[in-house]
Amino acid sequence: MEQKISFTKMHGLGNCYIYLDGITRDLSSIESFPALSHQVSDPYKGIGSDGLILILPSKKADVRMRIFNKDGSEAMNCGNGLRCVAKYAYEHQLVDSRQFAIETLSGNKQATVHLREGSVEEVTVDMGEPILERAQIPVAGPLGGQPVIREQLTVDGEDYAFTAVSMGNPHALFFVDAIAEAPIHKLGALLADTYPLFPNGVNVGFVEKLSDHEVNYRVWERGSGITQACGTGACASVVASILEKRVAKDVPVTVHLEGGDLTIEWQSESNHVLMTGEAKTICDGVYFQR
Ligand SMILES: N[C@@H](CCC[C@H](N)C(=O)O)C(=O)O
Repeated sequence: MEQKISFTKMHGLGNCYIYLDGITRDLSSIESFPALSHQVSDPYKGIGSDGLILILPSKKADVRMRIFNKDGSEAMNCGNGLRCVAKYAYEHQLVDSRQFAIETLSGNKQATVHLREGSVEEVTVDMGEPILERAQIPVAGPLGGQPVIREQLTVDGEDYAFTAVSMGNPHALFFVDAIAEAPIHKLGALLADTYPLFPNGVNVGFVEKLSDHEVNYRVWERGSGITQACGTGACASVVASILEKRVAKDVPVTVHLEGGDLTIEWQSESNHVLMTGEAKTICDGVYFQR
């Protein structure tokens, strides 16, 4: 049977998702969110997106976010999604102040919206503490609380080194001399979803340092493939740059992604990572699910 589902399409730096408002609408007739994510993400037979995001009531925070990748897998966190959920919640009066908390599977995140002429232009999200212990990221290997910094990996006779960081979701970061030459197709396709070293899969990121406060970053996302941007990945790229002593803590770093820029700062006092960047609405619509 056909059912009509109201949605809003939003993006942060080109990382676009279909957003369903489960606060003012009843989503109980939707049988499977993983299946719906797969359907709507299809650019030909669906709407075209990197996945599906639900905006839901929360008992622990002001609103709750759930994120499904293109392949239907549910992720614990999504940086670009958090900024868009914050914009949507503020502009639809689901919250009554410019600062509020969003519940995710990786804990509550504090969002602050920045306004221009009454609408939300940018959002800062306190992404919390990065997770650096190997077993918690998780990366397979020796047990213990050691961080994974410049660990060697040999693929098809070629040697690489990666640093692993979780921002609630796992990221492997490879530093390259020139971002245009990053082996994103080769390593992304191989490592993201089924490589035993990363038991929960991993978002595969490439970082080029440009200066002490500027990096280029590209990503192959677990469950979605290459996207124009990844907010948690941008945070992880700066954390990895600091762990590898390429940039300093307490310095705002501009991360250039394919779809635009984010400002990321890892603060020593709180040990929290702050992310600031745009959130945009593309359109509202009605999807006919068959
Ligand atoms: N694009 C997102 C991350 C989405 C989830 C990711 N693919 C995963 O499976 O961990 C972001 O902006 O952080």
